[in-house]
Amino acid sequence: MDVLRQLKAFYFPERKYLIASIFFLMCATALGLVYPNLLRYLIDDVVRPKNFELVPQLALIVVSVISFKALNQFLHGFFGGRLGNRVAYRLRNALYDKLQTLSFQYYDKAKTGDLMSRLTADLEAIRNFIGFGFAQILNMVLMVAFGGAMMLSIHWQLTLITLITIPVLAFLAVRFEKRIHPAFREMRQAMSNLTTAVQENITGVRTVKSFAREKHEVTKFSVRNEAYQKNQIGAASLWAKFFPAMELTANMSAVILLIAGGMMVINNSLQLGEFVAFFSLIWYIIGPMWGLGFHINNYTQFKASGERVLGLLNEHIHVKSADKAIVLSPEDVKGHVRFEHVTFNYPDKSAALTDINIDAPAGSVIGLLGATGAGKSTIIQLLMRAYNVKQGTISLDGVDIRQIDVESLRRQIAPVFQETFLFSASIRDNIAYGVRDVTQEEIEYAAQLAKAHDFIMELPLGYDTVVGERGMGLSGGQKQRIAIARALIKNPRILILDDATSAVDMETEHEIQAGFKELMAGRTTFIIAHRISSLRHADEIIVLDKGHIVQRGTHAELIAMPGPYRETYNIQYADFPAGDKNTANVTDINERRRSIVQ
Ligand SMILES: Nc1ncnc2c1ncn2[C@@H]1O[C@H](COP(=O)(O)OP(=O)(O)OP(=O)(O)O)[C@@H](O)[C@H]1O
Repeated sequence: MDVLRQLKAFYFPERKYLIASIFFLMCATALGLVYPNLLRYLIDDVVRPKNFELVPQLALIVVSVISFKALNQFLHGFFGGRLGNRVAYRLRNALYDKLQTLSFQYYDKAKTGDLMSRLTADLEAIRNFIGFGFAQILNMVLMVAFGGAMMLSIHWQLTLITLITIPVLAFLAVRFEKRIHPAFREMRQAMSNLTTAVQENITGVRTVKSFAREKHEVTKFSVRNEAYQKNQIGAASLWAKFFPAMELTANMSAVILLIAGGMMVINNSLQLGEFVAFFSLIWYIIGPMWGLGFHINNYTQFKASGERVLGLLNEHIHVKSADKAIVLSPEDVKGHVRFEHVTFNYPDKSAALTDINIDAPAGSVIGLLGATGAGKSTIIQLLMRAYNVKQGTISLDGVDIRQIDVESLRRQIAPVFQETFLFSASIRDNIAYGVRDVTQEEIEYAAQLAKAHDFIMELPLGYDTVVGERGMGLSGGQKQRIAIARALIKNPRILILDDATSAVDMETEHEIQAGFKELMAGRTTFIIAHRISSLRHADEIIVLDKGHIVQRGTHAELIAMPGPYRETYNIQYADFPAGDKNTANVTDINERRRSIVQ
């Protein structure tokens, strides 16, 4: 019931459909109760007194009742369907909205397959129950109440004798519910594990095939498949025991009625017509009891699914805008970024950054260098408020970013990540992703700056080329260049290049950077790179090691002092004679490399 209460916001606005669906079902049920009475009338008032002239009239009434009942059943289905689908629609939208607001911290642990199964299979179970199951349970209660009342009005003693098995039926049903609910919960989880395995396998199919791990994947899948099968078999055997037990108990009522009622008819304390009507009415009570298992099944599936859907809806949002957060107006943002004594650790991990201080005046270029895992990307993640800083402060133009509306903060920043994600859409749409109302000229200009225009034009459909899921069909460097164009078109105050040119050759990287210079004049840029050539023009280069800043300064300053920067430089420029190193530029290096290869 708690699940039902918590989902109220989704079905309550559709209550007119709920009421209509219940009303028509009740009408259909009430009309069903006319049959036993017609039967009683037919036997006691028509057949026995031989009033056969009433038969056509009676037949006409039966046809009308049947037709009217069918119409009511249709309307119940119609409104029930509307209700279920509208509730599912609302829930689907709410879940999708929630997925957009959940923070990076949630996605660090989330499993795509599990989320997909919540949005599909679990929603389906909710749709079924809210649309039909709920009305049917109510109908069941009404059938029992109406049928019982009618039986009591005919012969109360016989009613009590006949319905002696009802408490047993109710007991069996409740016991069954207690055991089947955990089974369903496990089944839903097992299903989500299966979906996760399939989803990961399809996403990582290239890795699987390259490492010839198909057999391992098949085994991994069969283990989960077996777990799911076991859950299904467990639930099926519970059903297998429940149904015969229910049927046996329910039929006992019919047997008791035949004995007790038959004796009453023989003793003339009950009319034959009443006895036949009674026999017909008893199914009004036994029938729903029989269906109790089905309804319980429906309800428990709904409950298990509802818990999973609510679990997602109630998920904590780690990063959200404060009340009365400042909404930045782009024309006023200058882009002065400061990190002051920032120390940060990911949940359940040791510090990824310790006492970080950075002052990036508006328009400056900050280079970040360091071994893998040194904390470079974490600095960027914190600036974008992917995670909340608990120790120290990060400010933009003197305002703590925790006081700035998250969306408006992120609108000022355009990141290009090491791993490029492209949507399965046209190249044009991928480039224009972060902006609204953009012209083809602007798209092409950004692509030219990112050195992507030429290769796009060589594709048969040019900017209309639809890239496969995650950019399949393009090379790593081509994907990166599209991602750079996507960032540039946003015209941001702060540009972040997180190893953004790692997949393009040095010459292209140099050309792209020349384009940046033109566009980024007056904007703050953070460049994370492993190549010194990408950073050497930065206003300040920060060298990180295990989350600590170990060196900082300009290229010239850092090269002049012993330390990790000079070591990296020496390794990367090892091909050059000592005198050339300081003057070598990217083109020189490429030419030198080419001559070595030749
Ligand atoms: N989402 C995360 N959850 C938990 N720990 C993380 C997460 N991201 C990074 N870390 C950890 O934080 C530390 C710093 O990682 P970070 O990604 O900032 O390094 P990096 O310098 O950018 O490395 P690379 O050059 O390989 O990208 C590492 O120890 C890493 O394992």
